[in-house]
Amino acid sequence: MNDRLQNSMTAVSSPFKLSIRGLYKAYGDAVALERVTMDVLTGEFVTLLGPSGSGKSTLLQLICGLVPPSGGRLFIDGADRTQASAAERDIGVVFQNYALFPHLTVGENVAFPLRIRGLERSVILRRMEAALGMVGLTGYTERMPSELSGGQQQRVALARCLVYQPSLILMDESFSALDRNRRLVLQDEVRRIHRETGTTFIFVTHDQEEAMTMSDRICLMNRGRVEQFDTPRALYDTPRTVFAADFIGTSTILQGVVRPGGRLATPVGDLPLPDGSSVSAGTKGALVLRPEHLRLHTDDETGLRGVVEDVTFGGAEQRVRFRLGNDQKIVVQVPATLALSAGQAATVRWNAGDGHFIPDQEA
Ligand SMILES: Nc1ncnc2c1ncn2[C@@H]1O[C@H](COP(=O)(O)OP(=O)(O)OP(=O)(O)O)[C@@H](O)[C@H]1O
Repeated sequence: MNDRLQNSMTAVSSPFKLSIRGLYKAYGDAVALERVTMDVLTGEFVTLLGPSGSGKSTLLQLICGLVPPSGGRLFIDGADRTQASAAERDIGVVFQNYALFPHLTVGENVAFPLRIRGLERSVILRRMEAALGMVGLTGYTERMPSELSGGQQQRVALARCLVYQPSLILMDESFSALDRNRRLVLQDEVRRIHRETGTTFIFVTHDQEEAMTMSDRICLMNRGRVEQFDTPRALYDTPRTVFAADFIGTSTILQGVVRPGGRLATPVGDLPLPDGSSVSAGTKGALVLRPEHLRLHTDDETGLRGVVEDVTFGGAEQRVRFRLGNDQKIVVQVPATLALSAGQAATVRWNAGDGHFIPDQEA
């Protein structure tokens, strides 16, 4: 059986839009991306999240074929596309710097991918208008890019991508230049477009809130590796590493060692292990507590004692930075009705069994 036939047969059976096997990239001695293996389901919204330099853009560039890998393989719809050029992959890409053609109108920009594909004029017009409608820019056809706000330019860039109906769209830090309100509106719109079109999206951001609200799954990256690839809830509730616990949401991380009898010896005292953690005595690791697990009491001596450092108003709830005896800082969320001030002594408690235990990983 020839390769093409084999590929097209696998394509029919694959539930994955994208499969990556041991893909890596080195620039000379510097490894930008360690061997990555992952699968993205057809129709999924996946976000690559991580700090600066963690390899997000490198992975995206390898997926869209702008940069050749140093090793590994990449499959689209089950077919090996490792050697395919960017054009052959038929992936839509929206970059951070909108990259619109400044001398073309909005309509001409959006129509461009169809013009180079040689489609009929009436079809181009209809699809261009539909794409602009989808991103909320009906009536903007004759405007020049310079007459648009940053958010509108980003919408045009997205419309120019949607217009040729790629089945996979990559977006790299697309909203990072926008103010918060515009960002939120565009996040909603992209989610709606994702729902309506069923297109697979791979989105890159270093903003964990953006990743949490938008994604079906998040691929958390750190130093060129995939730290954890999971749903937002699983990343929040059951982070597999201290890095993940720290990067996603606010957490109190208490390092310690499990004692015979099953309590965790930490610098702030012996603490109960979370429910369901089956770890043997001598295991080192970290107890992760989220602000909503913790309760602050000003009229009761039971619990860990400390001092309120700082109170931030946040609507119905206030966030309290709290310092324990050994200088361990924690963040607690309390109702806005609880009167608290900096310097006040208090105790903090949580339900025995709450939280999540992360055993130390072998390096
Ligand atoms: N063309 C290149 N030549 C050499 N090193 C590179 C090149 N591109 C990226 N790198 C290195 O690879 C690593 C990963 O970079 P990458 O741009 O993928 O990270 P990132 O997570 O996208 O970061 P950011 O959020 O800052 O864009 C970095 O250490 C970077 O310096």
